[in-house]
Amino acid sequence: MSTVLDLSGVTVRRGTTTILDSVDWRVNEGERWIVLGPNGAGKTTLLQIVATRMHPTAGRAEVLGATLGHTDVFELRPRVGLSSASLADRIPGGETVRDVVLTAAYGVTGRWQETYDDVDEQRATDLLAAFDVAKLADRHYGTLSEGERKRVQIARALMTDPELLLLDEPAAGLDLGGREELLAALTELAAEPTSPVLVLVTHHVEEIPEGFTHVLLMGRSRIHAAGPIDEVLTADHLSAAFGLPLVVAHGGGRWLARAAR
Ligand SMILES: Nc1ncnc2c1ncn2[C@@H]1O[C@H](COP(=O)(O)OP(=O)(O)OP(=O)(O)O)[C@@H](O)[C@H]1O
Repeated sequence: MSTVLDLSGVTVRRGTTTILDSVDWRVNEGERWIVLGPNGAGKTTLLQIVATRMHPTAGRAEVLGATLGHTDVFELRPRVGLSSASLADRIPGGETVRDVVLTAAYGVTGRWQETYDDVDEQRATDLLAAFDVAKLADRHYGTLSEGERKRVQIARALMTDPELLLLDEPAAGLDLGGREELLAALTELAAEPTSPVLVLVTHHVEEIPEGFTHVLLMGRSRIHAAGPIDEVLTADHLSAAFGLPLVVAHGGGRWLARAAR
């Protein structure tokens, strides 16, 4: 089984603040990971490292076999799909939905004078269909609902056929219907053997789609526990990481957590 991510002693400091403290994490081909933890734990910073957008202050981060600091990140980035709020903010509202997905082939967020092959056009069309937004292809991105935008963002992140797909809080801001539609799409993605390795960041166990296999549970700037989902999503681990007594339930492939009474 080949290693997709291998982090060893990864530390990120800004001024006197240690945002990540000696993080070790290994992800193998075929795995689907959840990164879970409270506000400010360092989840987004960790994702920035594995997305090759940030280098560690200390330690070693290997992404798809390349060590950050010793590789051309611009060659590596098309192999890593990323969907995050900060990337989404850069998408022009006047861009058509089709072009939002298509322009990922060049790693840009606004169509200018690039030319696209038929195969690119077809892939964008197929991805929009896979995320049930094909009928919106000619609409302006700025006119979509938040749930529709989230599905377009994930379709965009898959445009370069990445080996690793990173999703930073994909269900944030969605209503119940929007969340469930998104989770259904992610459940399908997780079940597909040809899908990339998936890493999904969330605060909520209720937002974990079926089919995810592993969890990295973060406490403040450190890993609290990491491993197979059944071993990590226990009341003891979650209570310690979130700092309050919690009970956890699991059924129908989904998870639920609430304060213990
Ligand atoms: N450039 C920076 N300088 C100083 N502190 C920073 C910097 N960037 C992030 N932090 C701090 O590091 C901590 C971790 O931030 P990060 O965004 O990675 O956490 P998170 O787990 O994703 O949080 P949330 O769930 O609230 O989005 C936070 O306390 C944040 O304020």
